[in-house]
Amino acid sequence: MRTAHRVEQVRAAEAALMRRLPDGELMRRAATGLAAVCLELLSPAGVYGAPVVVLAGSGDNGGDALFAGARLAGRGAAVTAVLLSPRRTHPGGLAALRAAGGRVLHAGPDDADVLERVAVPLSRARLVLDGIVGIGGRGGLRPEAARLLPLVEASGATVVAVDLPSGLDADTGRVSGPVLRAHLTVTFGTHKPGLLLSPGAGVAGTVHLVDIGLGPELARLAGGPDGPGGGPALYCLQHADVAAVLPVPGRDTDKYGRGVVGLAAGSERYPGAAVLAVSGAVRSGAGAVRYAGSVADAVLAAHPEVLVHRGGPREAGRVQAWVVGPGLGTGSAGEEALGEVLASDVPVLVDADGLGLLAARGPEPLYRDAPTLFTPHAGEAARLLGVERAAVEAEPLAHALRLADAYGVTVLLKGDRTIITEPAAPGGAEGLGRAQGPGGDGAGAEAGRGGAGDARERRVFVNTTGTGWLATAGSGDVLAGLVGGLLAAGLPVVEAAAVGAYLHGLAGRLAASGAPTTAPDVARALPEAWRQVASTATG
Ligand SMILES: NC(=O)C1=CN([C@@H]2O[C@H](COP(=O)(O)OP(=O)(O)OC[C@H]3O[C@@H](n4cnc5c(N)ncnc54)[C@H](O)[C@@H]3O)[C@@H](O)[C@H]2O)[C@@H](O)CC1
Ligand SMILES: Nc1ncnc2c1ncn2[C@@H]1O[C@H](COP(=O)(O)OP(=O)(O)O)[C@@H](O)[C@H]1O
Ligand SMILES: [K+]
Repeated sequence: MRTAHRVEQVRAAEAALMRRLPDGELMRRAATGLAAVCLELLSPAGVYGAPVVVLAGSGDNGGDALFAGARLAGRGAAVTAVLLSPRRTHPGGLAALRAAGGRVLHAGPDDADVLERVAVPLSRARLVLDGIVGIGGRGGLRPEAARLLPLVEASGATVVAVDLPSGLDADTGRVSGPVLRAHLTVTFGTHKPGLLLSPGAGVAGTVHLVDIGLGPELARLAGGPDGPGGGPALYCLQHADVAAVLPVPGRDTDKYGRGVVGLAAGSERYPGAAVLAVSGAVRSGAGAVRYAGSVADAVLAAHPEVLVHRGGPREAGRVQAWVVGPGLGTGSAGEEALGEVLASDVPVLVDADGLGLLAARGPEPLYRDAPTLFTPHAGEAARLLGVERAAVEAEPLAHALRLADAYGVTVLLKGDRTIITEPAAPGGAEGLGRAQGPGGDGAGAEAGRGGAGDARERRVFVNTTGTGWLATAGSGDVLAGLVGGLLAAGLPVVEAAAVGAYLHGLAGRLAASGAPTTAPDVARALPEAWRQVASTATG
């Protein structure tokens, strides 16, 4: 499991660790890891004489970059440091760089002809280290740093962000002004949420984590009564985590024991959505799929194994979870089907037109005893919250949390980095918190009145397996069926959502393999995605 922590958690862990270590030890570890990555990047074309530019701001982020630059200079690279606040540069880092033979240019707000001076080293650079600002940054980059961005971009150099791309908000991934786009980010101690979430992930490039010994401190803080506390701000599943929870039938399992998932989907106008949702459900690990609705013939033609009912969900027979919404239509038939499904006592996944129908009613908690999961894309989330789509895209995590609180549901917010979040725990930070588990939807609605946006006591997952090729019509329907089937198979709601997003993203990659793909192909690739994941558990 990869995890990410908020800045206040990182600071508290660093402070605790620093009390036990010699002065400067943490920065030494960070700079050593950073320099090792840079040397690897430079090695193929040779380190000796390689032109490198270090952009150094006024804080410890600049210190990391300067110490790493000193190591590169010590290996023969031609390093130029560009100081954005010459009077406030990290003294130890600057001294080390000078001692190793690095060149220094001043580029502060009061320095004249800065652009002319830095233009030549930047145009020659093979590697640029961005040590302008790290977790101490606020807002987009300041003008004295922002004016260098066009030169860096024009240089064609590989840009390595130190800890995080300068100008990116570490906690949210928000980009609120100029930001230096990186090919690679070398981050220290733990991932920062902004590196994994959109839109930040899009400017961070590949993220490389350097272990500086923070792990045990972060774990101690998570369990302790003082400081920012709480577990990781974000969890990011890996193959082994998914393999550990995939439902596997035992010797005595029958099809009903594996779970039956019901789908209330499709309409004369959108029969394909029902077929696609079913195509995900039949490959989800559930033992059987029931379909209730008006396009049973289309479903049967594509999937003869499905149990169909040509009426409403209430009369369709027993299921362990319902999916409602894909292609359902927003007329009275859709409204009725949604009402029947929500009145059931099993977990319910609401997607597409089901969400449209709920958005029309406005935000209000869904008081259900069983868990409810919403699977909106940004546009649907915006309608459910009554905000602009752009606002959701700029800060998806905050909006996923708001949505979970406003409706008292678990949320899977689709996008290039899909977010899954539980509703707030009852009583906010002091409440039962994560131990509450995924079943507390109704209680979450209570907490939502107080603590919107407080992610401390609930698990939030981000999925990184996707690919832009998944942005193809109907791929969301496949996901809905898949996650519904995982719910029916007995996975807790937040796990079903996170595991479903993981397999769906991987299937998207396998189906696309670098070329356009279709929703049916994504569904067909699900078994291979499952096999690849499962093989990590069996060796
Ligand atoms: N605290 C620690 O123990 C460690 C910190 N490390 C490094 O230290 C960094 C944090 O250092 P600091 O707390 O000094 O903070 P930063 O170096 O991230 O930034 C603070 C400085 O940047 C300036 N600044 C803030 N916003 C800006 C903006 N929008 N545009 C331009 N300049 C801006 C501020 O005036 C301030 O002087 C981490 O990101 C990491 O790189 C690592 O060395 C590991 C150990
Ligand atoms: N740029 C992207 N990178 C990765 N995944 C994406 C991207 N864009 C969309 N997706 C994924 O594709 C799916 C699209 O779902 P959705 O928007 O509901 O489409 P539809 O309504 O056509 O089924 C979601 O799983 C989403 O996370
Ligand atoms: K940086």
